[in-house]
Amino acid sequence: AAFLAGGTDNLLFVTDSYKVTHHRQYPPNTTKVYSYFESRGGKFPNVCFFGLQYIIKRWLIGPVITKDKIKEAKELYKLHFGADYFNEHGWNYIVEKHGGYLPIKIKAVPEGKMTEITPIHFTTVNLIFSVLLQTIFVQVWYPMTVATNSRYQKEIIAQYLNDTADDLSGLPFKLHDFGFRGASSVESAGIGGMSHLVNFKGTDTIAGILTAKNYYHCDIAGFSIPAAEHSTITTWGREGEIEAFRNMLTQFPTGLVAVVSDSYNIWNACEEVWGGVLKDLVVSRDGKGTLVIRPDSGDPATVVVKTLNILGEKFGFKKNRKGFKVLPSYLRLIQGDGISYESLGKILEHMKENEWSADNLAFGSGGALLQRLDRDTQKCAFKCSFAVVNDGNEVNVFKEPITDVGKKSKKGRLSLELQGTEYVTVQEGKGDPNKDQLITVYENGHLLKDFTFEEVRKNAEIDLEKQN
Ligand SMILES: O=C1OCCC/C1=C\Nc1ccccc1
Repeated sequence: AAFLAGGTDNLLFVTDSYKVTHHRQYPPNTTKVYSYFESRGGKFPNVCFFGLQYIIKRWLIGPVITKDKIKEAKELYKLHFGADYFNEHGWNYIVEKHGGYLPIKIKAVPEGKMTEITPIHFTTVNLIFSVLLQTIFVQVWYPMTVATNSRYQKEIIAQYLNDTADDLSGLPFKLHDFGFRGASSVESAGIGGMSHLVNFKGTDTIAGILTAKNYYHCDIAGFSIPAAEHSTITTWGREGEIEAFRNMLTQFPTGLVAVVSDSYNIWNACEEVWGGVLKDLVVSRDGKGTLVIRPDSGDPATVVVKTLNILGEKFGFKKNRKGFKVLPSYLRLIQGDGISYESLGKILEHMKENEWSADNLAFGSGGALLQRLDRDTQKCAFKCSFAVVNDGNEVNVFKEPITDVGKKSKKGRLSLELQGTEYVTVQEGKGDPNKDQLITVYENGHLLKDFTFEEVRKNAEIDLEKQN
């Protein structure tokens, strides 16, 4: 029933309608259709390949086709098309000859690996019956694009830590996922939240932790801390903001605690409350925990630096080995408003210009992290490049639209080879099988390579991490 809430557990429905009719459109006696997935370009020059394993485990493992599902599909497609186009015979063959296991082979780039955009990322060999299953393969665009966008933010933050902090130890917690509510569904929050966790360890998107646990063997992929929201402050009344803040410090006397402080006047909150009435309570946290003050409005770069300057005045600061200012360890900031790949560099640069170390600040990101992306962000496409038609005749297949050379597709059987440090796609079956960087992850209903999240994170490490 959980699946049926708007969804299905019948794989034969997880497709674009037109694919249900495609088995009749290939040349006579086409037996195999060989296709590949690629990012043809887009916002980022490289992509972190991630998330295919989720799709495989969610839909393709074991005897996923049954007589009942075929019957159910036949009935619905009869209504949907107003005619009997569904390939009942073909799917019965899968049950009778293959026991419901899918005769599909998938070879892919190892999960977490960064590659240039244009090489292929995975190939699939479908028997003609299963071309309707290709739709879900393309949905790998989402985890891949979230992981890539998150990673490019990690590179920016790592650079500023490298320039202004003593070490990179804070990096895993520098970009916190605030995106659950802004995601399009619990499932997509889970997939996107998990994809962010390939690069970081801070999240409020519980669905992401569960998806990493269920699909990549990770007991706990992300962490969070006690944090206020405006309602837990404003319900005390404007005059009660001080008591609301005091309550946060007493309810959570040790460890990190985050308090959103811009409900009325963040300057007053920092000067007169955190740095005034409650100052001793804040200072007494030293060695026991950290108060994380959260602005949540105004121009981020301006507000962050002005807040740091006020707190520096009130609580003092030290200069680290790189000559940048760091607040006492019991005091930090988190900026969760207006954060994206485009904005976080500006904030860190403004801090650096004002001699504040990146150590002082963490970011939270929601919509930009999990939702403000689409299949065009990295121009992800899935195309056929080879087939076996007319009873065994092997043909290379391609498109080359006169109206858009950018949409030209790759030809023949493909392999991915490392030339130096660069991934290159070798076309038309000319690749050396021993050099193929694609690994067979799935065949005939069985998962042949089961990545752990630890392996994925290792594959996804940025250079600055490898050096340290
Ligand atoms: O503001 C928010 O909106 C969306 C969900 C999370 C959230 C804040 N959480 C948080 C966690 C750790 C430190 C600080 C804040």
